Amino acid sequence: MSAAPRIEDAAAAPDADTPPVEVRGLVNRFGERTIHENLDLTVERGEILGVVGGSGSGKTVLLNSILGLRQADEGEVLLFGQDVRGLSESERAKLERRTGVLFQQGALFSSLTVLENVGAPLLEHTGLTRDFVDEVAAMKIAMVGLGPESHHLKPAELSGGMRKRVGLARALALDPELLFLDEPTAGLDPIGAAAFDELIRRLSESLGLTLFMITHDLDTLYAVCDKVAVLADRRVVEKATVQELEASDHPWIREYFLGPRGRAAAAGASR
Ligand SMILES: Nc1ncnc2c1ncn2[C@@H]1O[C@H](COP(=O)(O)OP(=O)(O)OP(=O)(O)O)[C@@H](O)[C@H]1O
Repeated sequence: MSAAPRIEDAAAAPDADTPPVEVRGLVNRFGERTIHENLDLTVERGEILGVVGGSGSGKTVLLNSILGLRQADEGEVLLFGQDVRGLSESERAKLERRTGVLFQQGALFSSLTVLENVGAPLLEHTGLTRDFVDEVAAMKIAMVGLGPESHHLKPAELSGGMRKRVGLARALALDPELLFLDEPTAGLDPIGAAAFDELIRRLSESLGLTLFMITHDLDTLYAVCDKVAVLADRRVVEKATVQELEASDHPWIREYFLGPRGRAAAAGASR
């Protein structure tokens, strides 16, 4: 598949040396509880990064800090080299156009059709006419493997896998360079999850995307991710390939990758 034409190249002006995401010295606390302590993480351009960690290790809080949905207690988050705090409205809007997010439940508008859901960011961020918005939205829907018969369905009429695909099409609507995925395969059966993994891998390659993906799915880590960042002990304890992590002596990483599910995923990946 060839890359889709960009809506506005000027807003995207890629700076090859600047990592799309840099988190430095991040601290997040809730009352007496410290969730992150001096957490550092860099996502390189074009990288597909999986983010794993035990339940409650702070993956969602990290994502929200990066997206500016939560104000960290200390530290800084740079997106494309820009500190996300203190941006003007127009700078923030520009940054939003360079990023897409697929939330865990898809976060679709229940009263809008598939076509309208995917077109919503285009209507909000561009001056395109309704007809052109529909045309671009239809193209994005085709990119995620759904046909025109889906255009006029409402979210309640879709399967879980279709909802994820529509959420992905919407996240791609503005031709982002950087995509955040929160548990993309959660709730899908193994065949649906494998198909979604394949879709993510194919799209990221053809569109040259950088991906930050929270996941519990070991198969996804093996099938899709270039590197995996492990959240434990309130920080990123390792960022490495799955093969390197298999050799780690960190107790949580050993348990995760060398436990029965980890071994099964590794065996599946090498078949
Ligand atoms: N608004 C909040 N107020 C108080 N505590 C919070 C709040 N949001 C998150 N926490 C706490 O911060 C910790 C990290 O939560 P987070 O949702 O980031 O974990 P997670 O790694 O995404 O977990 P899971 O894999 O179960 O989704 C948890 O202990 C959670 O209870």
